[in-house]
Amino acid sequence: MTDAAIIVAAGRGTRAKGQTAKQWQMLGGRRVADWTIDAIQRAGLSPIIVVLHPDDMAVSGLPKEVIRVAGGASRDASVRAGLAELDPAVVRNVLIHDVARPCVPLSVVAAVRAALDHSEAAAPGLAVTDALWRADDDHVSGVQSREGLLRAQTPQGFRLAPLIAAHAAHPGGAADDVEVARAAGMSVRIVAGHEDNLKITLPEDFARAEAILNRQQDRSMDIRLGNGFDVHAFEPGDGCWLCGIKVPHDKALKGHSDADVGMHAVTDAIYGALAEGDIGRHFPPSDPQWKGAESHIFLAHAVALAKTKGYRISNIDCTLICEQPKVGPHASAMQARMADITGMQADRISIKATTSEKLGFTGREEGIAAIATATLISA
Ligand SMILES: Nc1ccn([C@@H]2O[C@H](COP(=O)(O)OP(=O)(O)OP(=O)(O)O)[C@@H](O)[C@H]2O)c(=O)n1
Ligand SMILES: C[C@](O)(CO)[C@H](O)COP(=O)(O)O
Repeated sequence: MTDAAIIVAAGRGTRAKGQTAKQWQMLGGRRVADWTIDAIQRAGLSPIIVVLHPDDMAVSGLPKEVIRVAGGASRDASVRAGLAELDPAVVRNVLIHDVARPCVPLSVVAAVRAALDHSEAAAPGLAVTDALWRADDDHVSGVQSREGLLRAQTPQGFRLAPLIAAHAAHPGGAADDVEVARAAGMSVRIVAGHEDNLKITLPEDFARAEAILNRQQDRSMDIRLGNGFDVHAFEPGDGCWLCGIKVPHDKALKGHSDADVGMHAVTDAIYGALAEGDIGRHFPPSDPQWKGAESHIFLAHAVALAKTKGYRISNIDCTLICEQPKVGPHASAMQARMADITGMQADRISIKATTSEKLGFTGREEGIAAIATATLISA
């Protein structure tokens, strides 16, 4: 059983103004939605449903793992559309989060999940620290006790099956899912919210959110570099696998796997950045199951390991060293294939080649060498 997430992103952000809905506006170099999805992915929730406005269903740049669902005219209708994608036989808990809360600390998500071990529902709240007034136009018409009042945040977490039933029974118009759950008699445990977890609502909230993200990143950013180097000898054949593309040649590369020397160097660069050894440690050549293996298996493993350890790969640079075959005509296809395997943007992957001026084993065309660098950033 898993803990799933629904990110509601089908609103139009009218109060935030702007040319596009607030979730597609830029914040510190990325869209609001990218920060939010990233935070929820880092929290380890899966699957992640992103509920989009019908006009936004084809929006580019969302991680390929997220499931896109068309939302409704109100927040609760959008949540119901997301819930319809989840199977209570597979998913135990669901955390529902506003796309407009991109700075949610991992500790808040973790507190909600931990509370769900013992409660059927849990949500973050923050004390009201200012005095409260009632207003009559621009004059104070009374005061409101703040005793027992909390400011509600998301993600709000629930046991999936009773929440689906609660939404089915609700007449609509709820401000949040806690309201829906309580109307169905569910008991909701309160956990500590966080001041960083603001909901971008008004134009001035973007600057506040950006300052929070900058502070969070300054505190947590960890940049790691790794390098990888590999060599494979030629043998008779009809082409070489290089960075995921079979390049026609009058020779092949010899190896236990498909001998993709470029992909091996890149994979080792990622393992190196993580201080996780090399391909041989994870896929021993002595193990017959890896004989003839396609090297994308190794690269995908290194990428997944980076993610599990809390890193995203910022860029990769790989140089193939050979006289023949010529790499230039195939470099774009290699870049696209490597992007496909790693889930990275193609413009963050560089594949290039050099000769060794006919010197050494590459110069004598006895084999191909590859050197690669990868930069990993704490996610
Ligand atoms: N039909 C709707 C309305 C809202 N939301 C989502 O619910 C969250 C909280 O809503 P709010 O902050 O009010 O967002 P908007 O409705 O987009 O903003 P506004 O009310 O200013 O138009 C947001 O993540 C929003 O995208 C949604 O998925 N579907
Ligand atoms: C769910 C919510 O974020 C809790 O604070 C909030 O109710 C949704 O936003 P809105 O501004 O009330 O539409």
